[in-house]
Amino acid sequence: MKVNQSEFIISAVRPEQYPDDGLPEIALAGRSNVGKSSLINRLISRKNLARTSATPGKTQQLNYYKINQDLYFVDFPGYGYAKVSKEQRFAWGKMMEKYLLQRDELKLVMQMVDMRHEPSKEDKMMNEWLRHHGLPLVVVATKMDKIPKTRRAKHIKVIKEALGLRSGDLFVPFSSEEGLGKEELWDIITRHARIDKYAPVEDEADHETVETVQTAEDDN
Ligand SMILES: Nc1nc2c(ncn2[C@@H]2O[C@H](COP(=O)(O)OP(=O)(O)OP(=O)(O)O)[C@@H](O)[C@H]2O)c(=O)[nH]1
Repeated sequence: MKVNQSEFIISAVRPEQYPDDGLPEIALAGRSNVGKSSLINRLISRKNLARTSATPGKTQQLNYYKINQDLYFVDFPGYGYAKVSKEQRFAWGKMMEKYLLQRDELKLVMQMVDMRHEPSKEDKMMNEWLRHHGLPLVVVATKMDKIPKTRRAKHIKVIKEALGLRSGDLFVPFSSEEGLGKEELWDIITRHARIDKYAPVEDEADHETVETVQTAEDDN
């Protein structure tokens, strides 16, 4: 898909703050530090629209990014971050659950796992939960560039087996560093969001970023 406009919309801490224009939403879920922000930036050919950091657990709200006038990426708080209190984790769990089960605009969940490691207990639980509820799902294995080419097939097999994925299940190996998997993932996203504008994603030079941002804090 050709992305010519991307805009950070809001860090939503309450459902009333979710956009109400009815555009399709694509959620990103995964452990802290798995590479969600980096994947968004790579998909839209931007260096830093979505905030990346070496400090895990930074994303604590539902971060909405509007892509063209076509869809939203909704970046979830990373799960499995030890320094978050139990109460906080519970509250976020509830908010995520409500969003995932009740949000009509949600068209696809991208569950991200780190290709270097066997999926964690939480990855497995999340995957089971998403499938149990019949949510449209693609598993994205990130940081592929960190695995030597000769060992990638083995890592993919381990992940698929650990999650119990079958041949028809959507699975995309990805590298934000090198752009591997980008076209395949866009294809899946546009199909689920029912966007028909297929075209190669352009370089950053072509891209307009809207600077005006609104945060949850602005609202308070
Ligand atoms: N080599 C390599 N590094 C990556 C890749 N994706 C992410 N990283 C690095 O992994 C770290 C975490 O990436 P983020 O994109 O901030 O991860 P996140 O999932 O948004 O993290 P939280 O905000 O904590 O949930 C950063 O140092 C990234 O540069 C990748 O595909 N390849």
